[in-house]
Parts: sequence; C-alpha cells; structure tokens
Amino acid sequence: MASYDVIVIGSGPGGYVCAIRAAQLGLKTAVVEKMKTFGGTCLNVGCIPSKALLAASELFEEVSHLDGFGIEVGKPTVNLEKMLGHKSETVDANVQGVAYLFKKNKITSHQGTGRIVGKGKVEVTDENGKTETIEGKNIVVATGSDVARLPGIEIDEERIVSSTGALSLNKVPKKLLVVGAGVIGLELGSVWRRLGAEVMVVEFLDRILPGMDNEVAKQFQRLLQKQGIAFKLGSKVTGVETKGETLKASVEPAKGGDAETIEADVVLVSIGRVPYTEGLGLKEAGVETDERGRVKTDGHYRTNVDGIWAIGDVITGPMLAHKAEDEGVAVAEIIAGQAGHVNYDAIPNIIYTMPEVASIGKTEEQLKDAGVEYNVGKFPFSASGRARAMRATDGFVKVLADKKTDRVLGAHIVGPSAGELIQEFAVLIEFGGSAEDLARTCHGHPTLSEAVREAALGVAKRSIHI
Ligand SMILES: NC(=O)c1ccc[n+]([C@@H]2O[C@H](COP(=O)([O-])OP(=O)(O)OC[C@H]3O[C@@H](n4cnc5c(N)ncnc54)[C@H](O)[C@@H]3O)[C@@H](O)[C@H]2O)c1
Repeated sequence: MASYDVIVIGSGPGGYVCAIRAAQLGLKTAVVEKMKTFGGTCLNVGCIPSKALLAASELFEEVSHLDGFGIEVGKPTVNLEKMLGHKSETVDANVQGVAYLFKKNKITSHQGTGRIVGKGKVEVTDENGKTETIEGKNIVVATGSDVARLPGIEIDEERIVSSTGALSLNKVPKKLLVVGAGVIGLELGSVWRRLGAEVMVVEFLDRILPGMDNEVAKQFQRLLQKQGIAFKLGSKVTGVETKGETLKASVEPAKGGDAETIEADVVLVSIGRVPYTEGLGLKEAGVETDERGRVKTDGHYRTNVDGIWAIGDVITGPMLAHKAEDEGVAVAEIIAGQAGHVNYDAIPNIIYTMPEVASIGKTEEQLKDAGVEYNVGKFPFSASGRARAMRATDGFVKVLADKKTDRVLGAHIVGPSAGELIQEFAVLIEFGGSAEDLARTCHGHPTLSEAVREAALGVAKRSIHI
C-alpha cells in the first residue's frame, strides 16, 4: 500500500497549494482528485474561466465605446465560439500548470474519489469503479464547496444554470434572470449584459452584496444600473416553469405578498455555496461538522480526529481561493512542525466587474456595531489625473482608521483596478500600519494608486487634490 506523510483530498487552490508547500518542506505528499484535471472549481469552472470571459466581454464593451478617445472602429461583433475558446485555452494552461508543479515537486496524484476508511487510510475510487487504498500520517480535507440549490428549481446547466453552466452558454441569452446579487451573480450578470443580454437580478435582501460596505454597495448598484442591469431587491424566486421555449420564474416579495412572473431564456442560480463533503466518510471517521455542514477545526486546521485536518471552503470563513491557498500553506507548515498562520483581518475580497470592487478589513457598519471609533478618508477617482486620462472616473477609495491610534482597520474601493489597489492595504494591515504610514509613502505619478494615498491623507483631512 502506497504510504505518505500527507494525503491531500482535493486539488483546488487550497489543496494544490497545500501539497506543494508540504512537498517543499520534505513531506512525502499525495493528492487525491476526482476531476480529470487539477485545480478544482476555481481553475476549471470558477475564478479562472470567469476572468477569461470578464476580460473578453470587458474589451468588447470598451471597443464599443472608444469614440471619447478619438478612435473610430465601427460596431464590433461577438464570436462567442472563439470567446469560449479563449476561456478554454486559459483554463487548460492553468490546469496543466498545476500538473507541472506536482511533477516538479514530486507529488503523487491519485485520480478518483477519496473516502476516509480508517485511521490514516483513504480509499480512492476511479471512474471505472476500481479502488485502491493509500495510507497517510496526515489527511488534509480540501474538498471545497458546491453550488447552493433552491428547493424545487432544478439546475440543468443549460437553461437553469449555476456559475458552471453560465460560463458555457452557447449563445447570448436574450433575457437572463439572475437569482442572488452576490459576487457570482454580479460578475456573470455583467459578462452576459456586456455581450448583449437583458439582465435582471433578483435579490432576497434589500441591498446587493451583503457583507460589503454599504456605501460601496449602493454606489456600485447605481453603476451597474447605468450599465443596464436591472435589480429587484427584497424579492425571492420561488419556482421556475420550464415548459415551453421561455422560462417563467415566479418572483415574490421576500416579506410575503403577490407573486409576479418574470420571463427569461436563462436563469442563473447564484445564491451562495455549501461545503462539499459528500461521500468523504467524515461521519464514519468521527469528524465533527457544524450546523452548516462545515468541518469543525480548532483554529489551526485540526479536526477533532487526530491526523485529519481541513482547509478552505469546507471550513469556516470566506469562500475565497486565496484564503484557501493561505490555509493550505499554513496547515502544511503546522504539519511540518512550523508555526503556520493566516491573518484573517487581511484577506481581500474582490469583485471583478467594471469597475472592480475591492474590500479588506472592517466595514463602517462593522465598526459601528463593535463601538469602535474611527476616522474616514475618501478620495474619488474623478479627481485622479490618471483615471481621467483613462476615462475611468467612476468610484472612490475609502479608508477607515482607528480614531485613537490611526491604525488602518478597513479599506473599500470601487473603481478601476480596485482589485490591484486593495493589495496596498493588505500589506499595510498585515504590518499593522497607520493611515499616516500610507499617506507619507511616495506614490508614483500619475498612477491610480495616488487615489489610495489621497484617501489615506483624507483620514487627517489633508488630501491635496480635493
Ligand atoms: N471574485 C470572487 O472572489 C468570487 C467570485 C465568485 C464566487 N466567489 C465566492 O463564491 C461563493 C458563492 O458566490 P455567490 O455569488 O453564489 O454567493 P454570495 O454569498 O456572494 O451571494 C449570494 C446572494 O444571494 C442572495 N440570496 C440567497 N438566497 C436567495 C434567494 N432565495 N433569492 C434571492 N436571493 C437570494 C444572498 O442574499 C446573497 O446576496 C461566495 O462565497 C463568493 O465569495 C468569489
């Protein structure tokens, strides 16, 4: 029986990074993966393909509006097949990259579905039903998450789709109904809107992007509306009739009331994700899960069963690839006897729309609820020379700093390259920096990052360019 120091179940961003780090630390490492390619949801049917389509549809949108720059190109058209080809090429390159890294780091892969069958034992069943059992001193559960489903609404990935199907539609829908105004709904709703679909987003709550800073969410909603995305807040989809060419969704006010029918060609269900532990044998192994099906850990990725660890979407915390990656590194280091650690106050959250939205640390609402006194510094991109030159002046940078210590507690950006700019705050927060530290740091001119510095200056009411 093949025997390892570490068996990682799942090769998504959490699992594959964990395996590489474990191998770097000299641990004999194996990965069990049931998909044909490595990389999990993120690389195969999530982050990476969606960014390929976001990039392509963004270019299409930009090319359609170049007049302001003095460029006249005529009306561009979409070749969806080629665009989907670009997506597939991007995915292939990424998943092959992981396979190469496994080889380079001498990580053994076992293709099939993993199931814990006893202390340190994992049974792997391949697609033909053939089983093999492997042995490991440590088992890391990195099985990720699956789409949350709406009762009575069956996802067929053709007309009623999850993010997976929404990344592979073979024609631009005339009408797309998105259920849930979270990250997936807004990113993929944007893709198809730009490519020509009429998009309506139905959201249960009375705001979009729950958990994001309220001011950011409000401004972002206005920007999306300007782009032609319609919202129906405080509403829920209770059923979708699939008979006939057009889907008929029943939509009711969340607080009760009369239902209305909304017609669509495609319905995207994006109401969140749930931890994926099906068939893993956790219960039989005695591993505890919480009321939401997440594997319980002790804060250092140890489950209640000796030798079984868990990271990523399958445990508590934001379901983000980079959070899983950092946990993968941390757990490998802990297994190797080092002090692996993740700073949960410094995890950025990014929505890859146009403009992008990015956030890190606390929101104003969270600080108010916790009774923390804070100062706010804010700077609009409309006052940035670089943003004006790019004709990308929508949005702002907002910095929240502790009133007494000036330590930066949170930052929120709507605007061009927000996902890159937020990283400045990630470094700052990681090092316990203050708004003044950032404000005194020289920023290149003319860059969008000057808006970050100006917002930090704004904390002490001394922004220069506003
Ligand atoms: N850019 C990124 O980082 C990125 C991209 C895609 C996905 N993800 C992650 O994947 C996960 C899933 O994304 P998601 O967008 O599906 O979930 P989400 O949790 O971001 O948003 C789900 C939304 O659906 C709403 N909702 C729930 N039930 C509803 C109902 N019955 N009717 C109408 N609205 C309803 C919620 O209030 C919420 O606004 C998230 O954890 C997200 O962070 C991240």
